[in-house]
Amino acid sequence: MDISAVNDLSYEEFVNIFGNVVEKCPVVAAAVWSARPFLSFTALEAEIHKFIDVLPQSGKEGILRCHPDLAGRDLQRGTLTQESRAEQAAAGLDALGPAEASLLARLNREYKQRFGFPFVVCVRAADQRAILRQLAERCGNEPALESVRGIEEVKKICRLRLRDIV
Ligand SMILES: NC(=O)N[C@H]1NC(=O)NC1=O
Repeated sequence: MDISAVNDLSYEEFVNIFGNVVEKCPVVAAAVWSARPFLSFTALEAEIHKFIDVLPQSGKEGILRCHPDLAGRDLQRGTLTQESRAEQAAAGLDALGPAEASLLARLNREYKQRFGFPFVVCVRAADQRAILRQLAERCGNEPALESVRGIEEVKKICRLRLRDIV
């Protein structure tokens, strides 16, 4: 779809198509539709960033909390969104050995206990080892820094999901 086709979408169509570019946060697409016409892919992405960046801290943490755990319960139960399922599979997270699976589960738990939101990383650009290393490192960050890191990753995930569509 090119940008002029995007600009022709009704808000219902737009939210249907772009509603999960930020995981389980269709309100982002519903809000940025008002900023049409978008001059380019970059302009569309910039509107999404603008929406996220002006949220209060609780809103940013809310976005992070809409993300499923990596290799967590949703993956096991088959209840991930289509996008997340494909991303986690591409990174091999659906085929972890028992040692990696239990390490990831333990670190995910520690991370959530410390920060109050789940560990979010753009897994399409990473492999199992890089993900585990980043999770272990980021567990030691200060909470204020870590919510900023998480939102940066949300934006990377969003860019790749947008690229799949536009
Ligand atoms: N928790 C987390 O990072 N989830 C995700 N990352 C990603 O690339 N897709 C996701 O669903």
